[in-house]
Amino acid sequence: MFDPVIAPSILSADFARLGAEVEAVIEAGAEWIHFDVMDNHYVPNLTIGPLVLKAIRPVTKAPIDVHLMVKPVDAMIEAFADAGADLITFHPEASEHVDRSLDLIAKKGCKAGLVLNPGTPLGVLDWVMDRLDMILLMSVNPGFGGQAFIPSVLDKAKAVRRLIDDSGRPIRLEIDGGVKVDNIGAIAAAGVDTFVAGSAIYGEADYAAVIGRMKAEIARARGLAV
Ligand SMILES: O=C(CO)[C@H](O)[C@H](O)COP(=O)(O)O
Repeated sequence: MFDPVIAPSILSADFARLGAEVEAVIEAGAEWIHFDVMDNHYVPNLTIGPLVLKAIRPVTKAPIDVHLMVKPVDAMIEAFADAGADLITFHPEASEHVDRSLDLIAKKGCKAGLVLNPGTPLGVLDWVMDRLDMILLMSVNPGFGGQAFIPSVLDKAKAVRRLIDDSGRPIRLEIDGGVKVDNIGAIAAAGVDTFVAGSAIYGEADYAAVIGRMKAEIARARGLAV
């Protein structure tokens, strides 16, 4: 199992001060930045593009985890890789050719992942496990921050953890949507190692305090002293 990563979603940051908001969560103990890209086509919302990634890239050395909620995906893979993404994930149903899109991410020098919505079956992972660096489970329907965690995703996470362990491959398991201090321990116990949280972090005045509480809950779930 990988060391845990907290990846604040900048969807809930103050966009008027985006660079400072990125710096602040990394200084507060987060390991990655999660960058949500929505196109008002694949999902019913419109957010930020490669120009914004390029602008914040110099602000931090932390890995930037780009979650593409766009259709089609391939042109955006190229644009976000060129703008400085470290990891790029996309939804299989948004790509005409999943294997080709994964290959494109790898060729651009980024880590690659697939995103499964709450209703997406695990069969989409068949035949591509060897191409994946990460599997992202959505624990809300994609499109908006601040939604409630869907509890059935805990069983799904356990099933994906078994698939990853059986594959013997170094694949991270990430979760996104409704992650809070009071459910992150159960999520970690289900086998998740990478935790996206937007409103739970950016909605608090003290980022270090909330990230510290999340890390303590993860450590407790992993049976480590806190
Ligand atoms: O991808 C997303 C929505 O599509 C967001 O990353 C996610 O919902 C995080 O926000 P919150 O932690 O507030 O639920």
